[in-house]
Amino acid sequence: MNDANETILIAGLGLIGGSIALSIKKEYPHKKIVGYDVSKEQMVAATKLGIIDVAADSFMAGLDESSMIVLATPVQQTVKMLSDIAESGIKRELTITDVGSTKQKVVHFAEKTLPKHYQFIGGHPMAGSHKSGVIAAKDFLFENAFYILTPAKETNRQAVDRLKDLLKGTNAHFIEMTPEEHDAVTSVISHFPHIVAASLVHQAHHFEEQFPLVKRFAAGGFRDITRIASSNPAMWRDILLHNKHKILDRFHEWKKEIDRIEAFVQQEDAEGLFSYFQDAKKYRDGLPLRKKGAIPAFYDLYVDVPDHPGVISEITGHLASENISITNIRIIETREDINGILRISFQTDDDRKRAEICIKNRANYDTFYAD
Ligand SMILES: NC(=O)C1=CN([C@@H]2O[C@H](COP(=O)(O)OP(=O)(O)OC[C@H]3O[C@@H](n4cnc5c(N)ncnc54)[C@H](O)[C@@H]3O)[C@@H](O)[C@H]2O)C=CC1
Ligand SMILES: O=C(O)C(=O)Cc1ccc(O)cc1
Repeated sequence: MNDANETILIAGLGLIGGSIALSIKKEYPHKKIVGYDVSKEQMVAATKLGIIDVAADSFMAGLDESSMIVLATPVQQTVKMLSDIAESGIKRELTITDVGSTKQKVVHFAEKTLPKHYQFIGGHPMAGSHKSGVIAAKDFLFENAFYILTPAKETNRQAVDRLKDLLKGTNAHFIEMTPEEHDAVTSVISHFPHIVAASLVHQAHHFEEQFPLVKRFAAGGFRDITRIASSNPAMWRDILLHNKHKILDRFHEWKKEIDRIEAFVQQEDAEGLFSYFQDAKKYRDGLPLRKKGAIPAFYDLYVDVPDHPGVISEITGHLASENISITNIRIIETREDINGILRISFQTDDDRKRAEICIKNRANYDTFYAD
């Protein structure tokens, strides 16, 4: 259905723009990918890594030669680019999509400003990480993740199908929603948790003035729950500005939630506290695994290992002997006399499964997943 030789412009060559480019190239090697980014550094890196075929001199120059446009910048910039596209005067049909984490403002702006011969489909791949920049791009980033599409009111079906076809190499599960539904759901499972993570980091930072050891002890659970606070601040600033009303609702509900557990602590209500944690555990344990489409950020394997210095090289040696690549390895808990926990991250679930078997067979250490 897609024209094999068409030209696609990707504007914003970061983690997501780069990953989209790679997944298109994987499926359609003959399509030409033109890239544009305000950062020369990102454009040079994207060209050197072969993520784009050619770097455009300007957004307009890239637009001039493309029929399909992917906007992959922070969402405030996405709106500005839509405005540039609306004023471009290009007469032929253009299909435009974005990858932003918010949808209402973007889609409504597109509906209001774009001429009728341009087709706009809002998009949001529900996968990523706290890393930014094209260097972190991966062709499998969106594998098995949900990819939400929010077509504009007058977008035709052919354009939606054309886009899904173009993005086939993502191996994501496409799901259509209204922009309103999208922004409500993401406010609770993504935007608000980000605020909580950042606020916990601030709390620890303030505490450090009084207890300098805080930093050294901030490991394990604290690092896990605050990982996303290491994301790109410009991206998150824009998300909060775009989804203000839904996020304000979440603040309101969350303050009530915090008051509820604070009261259990205040009243030393053992039963209340137990049920609070038990109910949360039950709901959390019942969440679908990433395979079925929850946000797949990492494929981590935890290994119970004896706490001695040679253990990392022992494990990496076993994995290397079976050609299993790892992206990260770290001891996340070590105390004398007890086992440490080694966290090994992999690029794919398949690598993680192979590693699990390899470690069991060759080293006989216990392994587990924490997702
Ligand atoms: N990071 C994540 O996990 C996810 C991010 N998103 C969304 O994807 C979009 C991009 O995010 P990332 O790739 O993570 O960020 P990133 O920081 O890795 O890349 C964004 C790129 O946009 C460029 N840029 C900024 N303004 C520009 C402009 N006016 N013209 C051209 N380029 C411009 C930046 O120089 C940067 O290279 C955001 O809208 C974000 O909300 C969606 C899903 C997941
Ligand atoms: O790193 C993570 O776990 C994420 O949640 C990444 C992410 C960030 C923004 C999105 O809109 C979607 C996914």
